[in-house]
Amino acid sequence: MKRLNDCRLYVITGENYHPGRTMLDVMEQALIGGADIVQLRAKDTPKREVLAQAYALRELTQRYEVPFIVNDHLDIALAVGADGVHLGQDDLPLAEARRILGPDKIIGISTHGIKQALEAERGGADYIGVGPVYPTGTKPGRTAVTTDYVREAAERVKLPFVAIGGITLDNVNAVLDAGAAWICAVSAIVGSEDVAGACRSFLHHIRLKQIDSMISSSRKVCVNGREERTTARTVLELVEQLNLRDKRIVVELNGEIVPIESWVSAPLTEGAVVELVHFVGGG
Ligand SMILES: Cc1ncc(COP(=O)(O)OP(=O)(O)O)c(N)n1
Ligand SMILES: Cc1ncsc1CCOP(=O)(O)O
Ligand SMILES: [Mg+2]
Repeated sequence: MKRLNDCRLYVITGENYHPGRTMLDVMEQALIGGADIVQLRAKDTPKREVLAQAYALRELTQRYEVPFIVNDHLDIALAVGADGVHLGQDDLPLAEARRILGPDKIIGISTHGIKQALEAERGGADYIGVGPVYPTGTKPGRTAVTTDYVREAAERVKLPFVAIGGITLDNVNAVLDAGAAWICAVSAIVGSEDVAGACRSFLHHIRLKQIDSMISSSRKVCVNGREERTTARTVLELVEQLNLRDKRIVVELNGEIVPIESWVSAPLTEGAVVELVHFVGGG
Protein backbone atom coordinates (compact mmCIF):
# COMPACT_ATOMS: atom_id res chain seq x y z
CA MET A 1 0.00 0.00 0.00
CA LYS A 2 1.22 3.48 -0.89
CA ARG A 3 2.66 5.73 1.83
CA LEU A 4 0.86 9.05 2.32
CA ASN A 5 4.08 10.88 1.47
CA ASP A 6 3.87 9.43 -2.02
CA CYS A 7 0.19 10.26 -2.62
CA ARG A 8 -0.44 12.85 -5.32
CA LEU A 9 -4.15 12.72 -6.19
CA TYR A 10 -6.91 12.27 -3.62
CA VAL A 11 -10.40 11.80 -5.05
CA ILE A 12 -13.53 12.17 -2.92
CA THR A 13 -16.96 10.93 -3.92
CA GLY A 14 -19.65 13.46 -4.80
CA GLU A 15 -22.80 11.78 -6.05
CA ASN A 16 -24.62 15.04 -6.88
CA TYR A 17 -22.06 15.73 -9.57
CA HIS A 18 -22.74 12.67 -11.74
CA PRO A 19 -26.47 12.05 -12.18
CA GLY A 20 -27.06 8.92 -14.22
CA ARG A 21 -23.70 7.34 -13.33
CA THR A 22 -23.14 5.23 -10.24
CA MET A 23 -20.68 6.19 -7.55
CA LEU A 24 -18.79 2.93 -8.06
CA ASP A 25 -18.43 3.39 -11.83
CA VAL A 26 -17.21 6.94 -11.39
CA MET A 27 -14.73 6.01 -8.67
CA GLU A 28 -13.42 3.11 -10.70
CA GLN A 29 -12.75 5.57 -13.54
CA ALA A 30 -10.89 7.77 -11.05
CA LEU A 31 -8.77 4.79 -10.03
CA ILE A 32 -8.10 3.90 -13.65
CA GLY A 33 -7.01 7.52 -14.18
CA GLY A 34 -4.51 7.24 -11.31
CA ALA A 35 -6.25 8.43 -8.14
CA ASP A 36 -3.95 7.16 -5.42
CA ILE A 37 -6.21 7.61 -2.39
CA VAL A 38 -10.01 7.66 -2.21
CA GLN A 39 -12.54 8.99 0.29
CA LEU A 40 -16.21 8.19 0.70
CA ARG A 41 -18.06 11.41 1.53
CA ALA A 42 -21.83 11.20 1.55
CA LYS A 43 -23.21 14.01 3.66
CA ASP A 44 -26.93 13.66 2.98
CA THR A 45 -27.18 9.90 2.64
CA PRO A 46 -28.87 7.70 5.26
CA LYS A 47 -26.24 5.96 7.33
CA ARG A 48 -27.19 2.44 6.28
CA GLU A 49 -26.72 3.43 2.70
CA VAL A 50 -23.34 5.00 3.50
CA LEU A 51 -22.37 1.69 5.09
CA ALA A 52 -23.34 -0.23 1.97
CA GLN A 53 -21.40 2.23 -0.22
CA ALA A 54 -18.42 1.90 2.11
CA TYR A 55 -18.37 -1.91 1.75
CA ALA A 56 -18.49 -1.58 -2.02
CA LEU A 57 -15.81 1.10 -2.19
CA ARG A 58 -13.66 -0.87 0.23
CA GLU A 59 -13.74 -3.80 -2.17
CA LEU A 60 -12.99 -1.62 -5.20
CA THR A 61 -10.07 0.23 -3.60
CA GLN A 62 -8.61 -3.05 -2.40
CA ARG A 63 -8.56 -4.28 -5.98
CA TYR A 64 -6.62 -1.18 -7.02
CA GLU A 65 -4.44 -1.30 -3.88
CA VAL A 66 -5.28 2.27 -2.97
CA PRO A 67 -5.97 3.54 0.58
CA PHE A 68 -9.64 4.00 1.41
CA ILE A 69 -10.75 6.71 3.83
CA VAL A 70 -14.25 7.26 5.23
CA ASN A 71 -15.38 10.82 5.90
CA ASP A 72 -16.89 11.60 9.33
CA HIS A 73 -18.06 8.07 10.28
CA LEU A 74 -15.48 6.30 12.39
CA ASP A 75 -17.87 3.43 13.08
CA ILE A 76 -18.35 2.79 9.37
CA ALA A 77 -14.60 2.99 8.79
CA LEU A 78 -14.11 0.31 11.44
CA ALA A 79 -17.00 -1.84 10.25
CA VAL A 80 -15.77 -2.11 6.67
CA GLY A 81 -12.06 -2.26 7.50
CA ALA A 82 -11.25 1.07 5.81
CA ASP A 83 -7.67 2.31 5.99
CA GLY A 84 -8.74 5.37 7.91
CA VAL A 85 -11.06 8.23 8.59
CA HIS A 86 -11.18 11.92 7.76
CA LEU A 87 -12.35 14.29 10.49
CA GLY A 88 -13.13 18.00 10.48
CA GLN A 89 -12.79 20.54 13.26
CA ASP A 90 -16.36 19.84 14.41
CA ASP A 91 -16.19 16.05 14.14
CA LEU A 92 -14.98 13.53 16.71
CA PRO A 93 -11.76 14.89 18.30
CA LEU A 94 -8.49 13.46 17.03
CA ALA A 95 -7.44 12.01 20.41
CA GLU A 96 -10.72 10.07 20.75
CA ALA A 97 -10.50 8.81 17.20
CA ARG A 98 -6.91 7.66 17.74
CA ARG A 99 -7.86 5.90 20.96
CA ILE A 100 -10.59 3.98 19.15
CA LEU A 101 -8.76 3.28 15.89
CA GLY A 102 -5.31 2.54 17.29
CA PRO A 103 -1.96 3.60 15.87
CA ASP A 104 -2.15 1.90 12.48
CA LYS A 105 -5.22 3.51 10.92
CA ILE A 106 -4.89 6.72 8.96
CA ILE A 107 -6.48 9.80 10.51
CA GLY A 108 -6.75 12.93 8.36
CA ILE A 109 -7.78 16.27 9.87
CA SER A 110 -9.26 19.28 8.06
CA THR A 111 -7.50 22.53 8.88
CA HIS A 112 -8.26 26.11 7.92
CA GLY A 113 -5.21 27.82 9.36
CA ILE A 114 -1.70 27.13 10.59
CA LYS A 115 -2.69 26.96 14.27
CA GLN A 116 -5.06 24.06 13.56
CA ALA A 117 -2.42 22.40 11.38
CA LEU A 118 0.25 22.46 14.06
CA GLU A 119 -2.27 21.24 16.62
CA ALA A 120 -3.24 18.30 14.39
CA GLU A 121 0.43 17.53 13.87
CA ARG A 122 1.13 17.55 17.61
CA GLY A 123 -2.00 15.47 18.21
CA GLY A 124 -0.79 12.64 15.99
CA ALA A 125 -2.75 13.10 12.74
CA ASP A 126 -1.35 11.22 9.74
CA TYR A 127 -2.14 13.96 7.24
CA ILE A 128 -3.96 17.25 7.14
CA GLY A 129 -6.36 18.81 4.67
CA VAL A 130 -5.60 22.44 3.81
CA GLY A 131 -8.62 24.27 2.54
CA PRO A 132 -10.92 25.24 1.07
CA VAL A 133 -8.25 26.90 -1.04
CA TYR A 134 -10.91 28.48 -3.29
CA PRO A 135 -14.65 28.98 -2.79
CA THR A 136 -16.49 25.83 -3.77
CA GLY A 137 -20.07 24.71 -4.28
CA THR A 138 -19.17 21.39 -2.64
CA LYS A 139 -18.83 23.20 0.69
CA PRO A 140 -20.81 26.40 0.19
CA GLY A 141 -20.41 29.34 2.52
CA ARG A 142 -16.91 28.40 3.65
CA THR A 143 -14.31 31.15 3.57
CA ALA A 144 -11.48 30.31 1.19
CA VAL A 145 -8.09 30.05 2.88
CA THR A 146 -6.35 31.03 -0.41
CA THR A 147 -2.95 29.85 -1.60
CA ASP A 148 -1.41 31.92 1.23
CA TYR A 149 -2.29 29.16 3.67
CA VAL A 150 -1.01 26.49 1.25
CA ARG A 151 2.30 28.38 1.15
CA GLU A 152 2.42 28.62 4.95
CA ALA A 153 1.61 24.92 5.33
CA ALA A 154 4.36 24.04 2.85
CA GLU A 155 6.83 26.02 4.92
CA ARG A 156 5.80 24.96 8.40
CA VAL A 157 3.98 21.62 8.37
CA LYS A 158 6.03 18.46 8.40
CA LEU A 159 3.10 16.05 7.96
CA PRO A 160 1.88 15.27 4.46
CA PHE A 161 -0.80 17.81 3.59
CA VAL A 162 -3.38 17.78 0.86
CA ALA A 163 -4.78 20.97 -0.69
CA ILE A 164 -8.56 20.87 -1.21
CA GLY A 165 -11.43 23.09 -2.23
CA GLY A 166 -12.34 24.55 -5.60
CA ILE A 167 -9.25 23.10 -7.26
CA THR A 168 -9.63 22.66 -11.01
CA LEU A 169 -7.35 22.08 -13.96
CA ASP A 170 -7.36 25.86 -14.47
CA ASN A 171 -6.01 26.78 -11.04
CA VAL A 172 -4.09 23.67 -9.96
CA ASN A 173 -0.76 25.15 -11.05
CA ALA A 174 -1.19 28.07 -8.65
CA VAL A 175 -1.81 25.58 -5.83
CA LEU A 176 1.25 23.55 -6.82
CA ASP A 177 3.34 26.72 -7.12
CA ALA A 178 2.34 27.55 -3.54
CA GLY A 179 3.97 24.29 -2.44
CA ALA A 180 1.25 21.63 -2.45
CA ALA A 181 2.55 18.22 -3.48
CA TRP A 182 -0.78 16.50 -3.05
CA ILE A 183 -4.11 17.64 -4.51
CA CYS A 184 -7.66 16.68 -3.65
CA ALA A 185 -10.73 17.33 -5.75
CA VAL A 186 -14.39 16.39 -5.88
CA SER A 187 -16.34 18.31 -8.55
CA ALA A 188 -13.49 18.83 -11.02
CA ILE A 189 -13.02 15.07 -11.17
CA VAL A 190 -16.26 13.23 -10.44
CA GLY A 191 -18.27 15.89 -12.29
CA SER A 192 -16.17 15.51 -15.41
CA GLU A 193 -17.52 13.68 -18.47
CA ASP A 194 -14.13 11.93 -18.62
CA VAL A 195 -13.25 11.10 -15.03
CA ALA A 196 -10.14 9.05 -15.85
CA GLY A 197 -8.94 11.74 -18.25
CA ALA A 198 -9.44 14.46 -15.61
CA CYS A 199 -7.32 12.43 -13.16
CA ARG A 200 -4.60 11.97 -15.78
CA SER A 201 -4.58 15.70 -16.50
CA PHE A 202 -4.28 16.56 -12.79
CA LEU A 203 -1.45 14.06 -12.42
CA HIS A 204 0.28 15.46 -15.48
CA HIS A 205 0.37 18.94 -13.89
CA ILE A 206 1.52 17.48 -10.57
CA ARG A 207 4.35 15.50 -12.22
CA LEU A 208 5.51 18.47 -14.28
CA LYS A 209 5.72 20.50 -11.09
CA GLN A 210 7.67 17.73 -9.36
CA ILE A 211 10.16 17.67 -12.23
CA ASP A 212 10.48 21.47 -12.12
CA SER A 213 11.21 21.42 -8.40
CA MET A 214 13.74 18.63 -8.80
CA ILE A 215 15.56 20.57 -11.47
CA SER A 216 15.52 23.80 -9.51
CA SER A 217 16.80 22.04 -6.40
CA SER A 218 19.60 20.30 -8.30
CA ARG A 219 23.04 21.60 -9.29
CA LYS A 220 25.50 20.92 -12.03
CA VAL A 221 28.69 19.25 -10.78
CA CYS A 222 31.60 17.50 -12.42
CA VAL A 223 32.20 13.98 -11.07
CA ASN A 224 35.36 12.23 -12.25
CA GLY A 225 35.45 14.41 -15.34
CA ARG A 226 31.78 13.98 -16.21
CA GLU A 227 29.25 16.82 -15.92
CA GLU A 228 25.99 15.81 -14.25
CA ARG A 229 23.06 17.25 -12.33
CA THR A 230 22.56 16.12 -8.77
CA THR A 231 20.11 16.86 -5.99
CA ALA A 232 22.83 15.96 -3.44
CA ARG A 233 23.63 18.94 -1.25
CA THR A 234 26.72 17.51 0.44
CA VAL A 235 29.52 15.11 -0.35
CA LEU A 236 27.87 12.52 1.90
CA GLU A 237 24.56 12.76 -0.02
CA LEU A 238 26.43 12.36 -3.32
CA VAL A 239 28.35 9.32 -2.08
CA GLU A 240 25.08 7.79 -0.84
CA GLN A 241 23.26 8.52 -4.09
CA LEU A 242 26.04 6.78 -5.97
CA ASN A 243 25.85 3.80 -3.59
CA LEU A 244 29.49 4.23 -2.62
CA ARG A 245 28.94 4.65 1.13
CA ASP A 246 30.35 1.22 1.97
CA LYS A 247 33.18 1.36 -0.55
CA ARG A 248 36.72 2.36 0.33
CA ILE A 249 36.95 5.69 -1.47
CA VAL A 250 38.75 8.99 -1.15
CA VAL A 251 36.82 12.12 -2.07
CA GLU A 252 38.45 15.18 -3.50
CA LEU A 253 36.33 18.33 -3.71
CA ASN A 254 37.64 21.25 -5.78
CA GLY A 255 41.18 19.85 -5.53
CA GLU A 256 41.15 19.23 -1.75
CA ILE A 257 40.76 15.84 -0.06
CA VAL A 258 37.67 15.78 2.17
CA PRO A 259 38.16 13.64 5.32
CA ILE A 260 35.35 11.11 5.75
CA GLU A 261 34.10 12.81 8.92
CA SER A 262 33.59 16.05 6.96
CA TRP A 263 31.54 14.50 4.15
CA VAL A 264 28.34 15.32 6.01
CA SER A 265 29.05 19.06 6.01
CA ALA A 266 31.06 19.50 2.80
CA PRO A 267 28.71 21.45 0.51
CA LEU A 268 28.26 20.58 -3.14
CA THR A 269 27.79 23.96 -4.75
CA GLU A 270 27.00 24.70 -8.39
CA GLY A 271 30.04 23.87 -10.52
CA ALA A 272 31.79 21.77 -7.84
CA VAL A 273 34.48 19.44 -9.15
CA VAL A 274 34.52 16.06 -7.42
CA GLU A 275 36.97 13.22 -7.80
CA LEU A 276 36.02 9.86 -6.32
CA VAL A 277 39.02 7.59 -6.05
CA HIS A 278 38.48 3.90 -5.31
CA PHE A 279 41.07 1.93 -3.38
CA VAL A 280 41.78 -1.26 -5.19
CA GLY A 281 42.95 -4.34 -3.33
CA GLY A 282 44.62 -4.12 0.09
CA GLY A 283 48.04 -4.06 1.62
C1 LIG B 1 -9.12 15.53 2.43
C2 LIG B 1 -10.25 16.25 3.06
N1 LIG B 1 -10.05 17.49 3.51
C3 LIG B 1 -11.06 18.16 4.07
C4 LIG B 1 -12.31 17.57 4.22
C5 LIG B 1 -13.45 18.28 4.90
O1 LIG B 1 -13.79 17.69 6.14
P1 LIG B 1 -14.79 18.47 7.11
O2 LIG B 1 -14.19 19.80 7.41
O3 LIG B 1 -15.15 17.62 8.25
O4 LIG B 1 -16.07 18.69 6.21
P2 LIG B 1 -16.99 17.54 5.57
O5 LIG B 1 -16.26 16.92 4.46
O6 LIG B 1 -17.30 16.54 6.64
O7 LIG B 1 -18.19 18.30 5.10
C6 LIG B 1 -12.49 16.27 3.75
N2 LIG B 1 -13.64 15.62 3.84
N3 LIG B 1 -11.44 15.61 3.17
C1 LIG C 1 -14.92 18.51 1.48
C2 LIG C 1 -14.23 19.80 1.38
N1 LIG C 1 -13.53 20.30 2.43
C3 LIG C 1 -12.96 21.48 2.18
S1 LIG C 1 -13.31 22.01 0.63
C4 LIG C 1 -14.21 20.61 0.30
C5 LIG C 1 -14.89 20.37 -0.99
C6 LIG C 1 -13.97 20.01 -2.10
O1 LIG C 1 -14.73 19.79 -3.25
P1 LIG C 1 -14.41 20.49 -4.64
O2 LIG C 1 -13.17 19.86 -5.17
O3 LIG C 1 -15.61 20.17 -5.49
O4 LIG C 1 -14.26 21.95 -4.40
MG1 LIG D 1 -16.47 16.14 8.54
